Amino acid sequence: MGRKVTVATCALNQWALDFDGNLHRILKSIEVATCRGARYRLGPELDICGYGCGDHFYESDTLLHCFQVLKELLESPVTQDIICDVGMPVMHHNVRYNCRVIFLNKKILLIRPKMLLASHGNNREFRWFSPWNKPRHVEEYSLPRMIQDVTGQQTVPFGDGVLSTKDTCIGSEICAELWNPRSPHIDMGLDGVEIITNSSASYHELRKADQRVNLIKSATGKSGGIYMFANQKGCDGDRLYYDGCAMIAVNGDIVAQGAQFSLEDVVIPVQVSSSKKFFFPNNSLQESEYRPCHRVKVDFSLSENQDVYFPSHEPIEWRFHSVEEEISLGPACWLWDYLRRSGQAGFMLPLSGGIDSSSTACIVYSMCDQICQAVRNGSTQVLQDVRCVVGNATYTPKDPRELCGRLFTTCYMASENSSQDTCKRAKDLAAQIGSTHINLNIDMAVKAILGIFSLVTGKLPQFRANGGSTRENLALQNVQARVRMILAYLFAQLSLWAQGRPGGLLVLGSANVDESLTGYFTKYDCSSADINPIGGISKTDLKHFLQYCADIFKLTALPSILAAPPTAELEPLRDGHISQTDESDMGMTYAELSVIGRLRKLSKCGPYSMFCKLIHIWREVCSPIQVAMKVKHFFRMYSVNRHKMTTMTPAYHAENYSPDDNRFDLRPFLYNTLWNRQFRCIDEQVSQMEPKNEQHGQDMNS
Ligand SMILES: Nc1ncnc2c1ncn2[C@@H]1O[C@H](COP(=O)(O)OP(=O)(O)OC[C@H]2O[C@@H]([n+]3cccc(C(=O)O)c3)[C@H](O)[C@@H]2O)[C@@H](O)[C@H]1O
Ligand SMILES: Nc1ncnc2c1ncn2[C@@H]1O[C@H](COP(=O)(O)OP(=O)(O)OP(=O)(O)O)[C@@H](O)[C@H]1O
Ligand SMILES: NC(=O)CC[C@H](N)C(=O)O
Repeated sequence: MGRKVTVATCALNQWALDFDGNLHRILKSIEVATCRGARYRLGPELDICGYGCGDHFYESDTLLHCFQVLKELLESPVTQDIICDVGMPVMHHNVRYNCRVIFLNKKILLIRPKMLLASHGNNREFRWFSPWNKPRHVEEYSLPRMIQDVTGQQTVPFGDGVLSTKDTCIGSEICAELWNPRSPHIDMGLDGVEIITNSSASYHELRKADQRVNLIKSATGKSGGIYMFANQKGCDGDRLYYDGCAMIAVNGDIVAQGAQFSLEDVVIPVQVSSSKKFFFPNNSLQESEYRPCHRVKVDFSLSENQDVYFPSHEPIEWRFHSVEEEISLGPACWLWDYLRRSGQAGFMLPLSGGIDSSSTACIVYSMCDQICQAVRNGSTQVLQDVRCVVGNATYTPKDPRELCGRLFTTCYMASENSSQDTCKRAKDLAAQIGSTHINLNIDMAVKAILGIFSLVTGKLPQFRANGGSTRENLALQNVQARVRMILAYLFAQLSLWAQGRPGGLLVLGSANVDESLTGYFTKYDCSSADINPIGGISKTDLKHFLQYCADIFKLTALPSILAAPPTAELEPLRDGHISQTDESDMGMTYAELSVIGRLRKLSKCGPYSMFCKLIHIWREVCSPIQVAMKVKHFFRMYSVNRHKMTTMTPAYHAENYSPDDNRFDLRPFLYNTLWNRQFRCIDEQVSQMEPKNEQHGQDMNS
């Protein structure tokens, strides 16, 4: 049995380039770790500057300010007698690396550059950093003078080394290195490294947490030892939400779990007093395979001489959130970070009474609920932030509905095509969540705009229902939709002014991932907002989410919103009822779109291979010719409308099949929409298959 070590990891709400704020959070985490008896504190990836600095990593100022913060950390009394592991970019021989800087008592022990960079999904590390390509190799790094003055060291070890303390051996792994088939922890484990640390900036995606937990369990499940995971948390200035989950695993079991979603800036859940166990001593290796790690000797212990009274931590079962909980918590935490950091006074939402805008409204309500809970649990920082946002230094939120009334304005904007049903649904939901609700009519503005058009051209367009062409019909829809956007921004700017209150509101959008994919929305209508919490979430998941909100928050307005067919209500009503539904307009169901969206992005399908896959997936409900029609229709719509993605509102990244242009889904926006060769291949395939197939049913709800 080995000695019991006490180590701490954390999740920090770092913010790109907020050097002072980041320093404050790092110091706080070290202080708490020390108070709990920890001798090693691990922080998230690039925690000094924040992970999401983007092209600011090119700037020499970023490196300079990182060293300034490092100097303050080294000098601080808080960092004494604990090994501190922080992250920052470091330039070595004129090459920029993403590094861990590990120090103890004013001496830098090791700078460990990242060896396997992240270039998947939203990650673009190769743009700013080079990987350290010299496994087991350590060089001398010359410290800048301001650091030499504090440490008295001229050079320090830089490279793929590990720390050898008096009682154990610690090695670093940096975020993506864990996700790589050649993870460094494998060789380190075989060489007797007992504690592996992982500093991460790992962002939230629905259903991703279990992947992370499995990787961490397996990292120590095979060779034994301790695995510490630190992560950034919160919105650090972009569409991503880093979702904490700081944890420690021992010998394949999780022994400590930190929150995945929380409004706290510093989450230090985890410390562990545990003895480690080894399954594979290095003498089980072939001599020729054995490549010892470069060990940096450290005259320090992570354990006490007398540890018999320290309890060992027992394995715990990881509690995963359901997808509905993830939607309720992740985007809500992101909105809160965005709101308090933007200096605005709240949110404004055009609420149509449909599923999408109601989902956005429920996420804001969930945010208010979390704020009240955090304040109830004694969070002084959340209390301070909420007082600042509402502009009242003595305010204490207790009831989410009451808080919602202060932070959140919703607005139903009726036109002559709106039904009483949607108006009532919006009103009921607003009343139940407590938002400040406005009901207005846009017909006056629509008529005025059309009046200008007809004055100039002498023509007045008509709806299809009144004999107009498709062009007229679309233009008349789009005018209504765009007028709503203009009014949303006007009310966001001035509705607090009209009430004699300070500040402005951020406009929230609610286009979902499926609509974005097909372009079934008007460019520059209410889909053009400041931010959108649901832009990365599919309609199918949103429906489940609303059902969850109905149950959890007892919002009785939601079942009727869920039961109504999604509609734009931009064409004239027939006998007071809707004449237009999204699914018939789009020519496919939301369920079909979810399948197609995954195939396009995740399975990397062009039209032909999508057809080849779908004839199997939908074989029970569609003939090959029907599949061909659906696939062609989708690609036509997608390519005609892809230009709309270039101006999409920044949305919370939630799905790995997000069509978010520029960042996540890099594709052209001017296509040849005929897809000649692609569709010809499909047609040839169909003609070979069709005679062999019987007629199939029309309905396709796979
Ligand atoms: N290749 C290209 N590159 C860059 N821009 C291009 C372009 N082609 C057209 N454009 C521009 O885009 C415009 C066309 O886009 P846009 O104005 O949006 O118009 P458009 O896509 O023609 O119509 C909007 C669509 O969204 C539907 N809609 C509207 C409102 C609400 C809802 C709902 O879901 O409730 C649905 C509506 O039924 C219709 O199918 C053109 O007038 C042109 O300005
Ligand atoms: N009558 C309305 N009042 C207020 N806002 C509206 C109204 N109609 C549409 N909007 C806004 O415009 C957005 C796009 O309108 P659209 O009709 O496409 O709705 P949608 O994307 O199907 O969403 P929803 O499910 O919320 O109706 C809505 O999400 C909503 O924010
Ligand atoms: N920062 C990184 O290296 C990210 C790596 C990994 N794909 C993750 O999301 O956790």
